[in-house]
Amino acid sequence: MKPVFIALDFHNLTEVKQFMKNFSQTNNMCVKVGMEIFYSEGKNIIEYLQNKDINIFLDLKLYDIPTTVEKAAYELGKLKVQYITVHASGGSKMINAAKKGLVQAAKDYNLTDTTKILAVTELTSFSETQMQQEQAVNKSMPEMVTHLAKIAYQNGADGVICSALENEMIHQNTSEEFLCVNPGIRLSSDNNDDQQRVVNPKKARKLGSNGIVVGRSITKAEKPNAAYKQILNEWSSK
Ligand SMILES: O=c1ccn([C@@H]2O[C@H](COP(=O)(O)O)[C@@H](O)[C@H]2O)c(=O)[nH]1
Repeated sequence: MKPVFIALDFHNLTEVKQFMKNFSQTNNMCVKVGMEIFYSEGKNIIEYLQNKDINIFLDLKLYDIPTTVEKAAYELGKLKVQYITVHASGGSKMINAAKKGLVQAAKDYNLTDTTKILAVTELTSFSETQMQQEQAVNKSMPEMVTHLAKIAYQNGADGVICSALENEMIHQNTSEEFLCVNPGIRLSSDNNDDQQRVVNPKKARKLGSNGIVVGRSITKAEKPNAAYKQILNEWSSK
């Protein structure tokens, strides 16, 4: 099944452990570890989740000169997580460097699976107007996101992070196998919070999503397990 990544946006491991108590079965679950929890707990959070056979998408959004990103990606590759993220706007050389770092880590540590790269296009918290004004971009949002996705595709990324609204255009301009993973997911009854390009799980699936990322709709729900089940149901319904 295509993954639903729960974004573990918590302050510390104690909070994560408390949250995990909501689920009777956690093996093969998919989660996203972001900056907040990784900066707080570092490798501890990775070890805790791997001991539970949970699949990890480590979302640190690397963005720096190519040499630095290559070395950082090498270190992250050693953690044996399934995915990491880089900013596509870091450019072709930077994305290639991230790939090189991950491939080298897999080689040096005899890893059977190389960590995959997802390149962040335009954050789902950005609207088209904000992008055009603040980044001085003269394109529509789908055009700009597809432009960045093509750079990522041509330079070793395995997929992108984008809104589900851009999936079709990206798949048409790259490959059907190129992963479009979508945050900015909300149930119809939810608050959008700081997200601008929002889609519900069912529509994301229809738009060709290869995986969704859901944070607050589950983590802040009164009954997280029920919210997770509702999202899985919507996600898998035709
Ligand atoms: O464009 C992006 C890239 C990453 N994110 C991350 O996804 C989750 C979304 O959380 P919600 O609570 O479901 O809004 C969060 O960890 C972001 O860092 C994103 O939203 N948009």
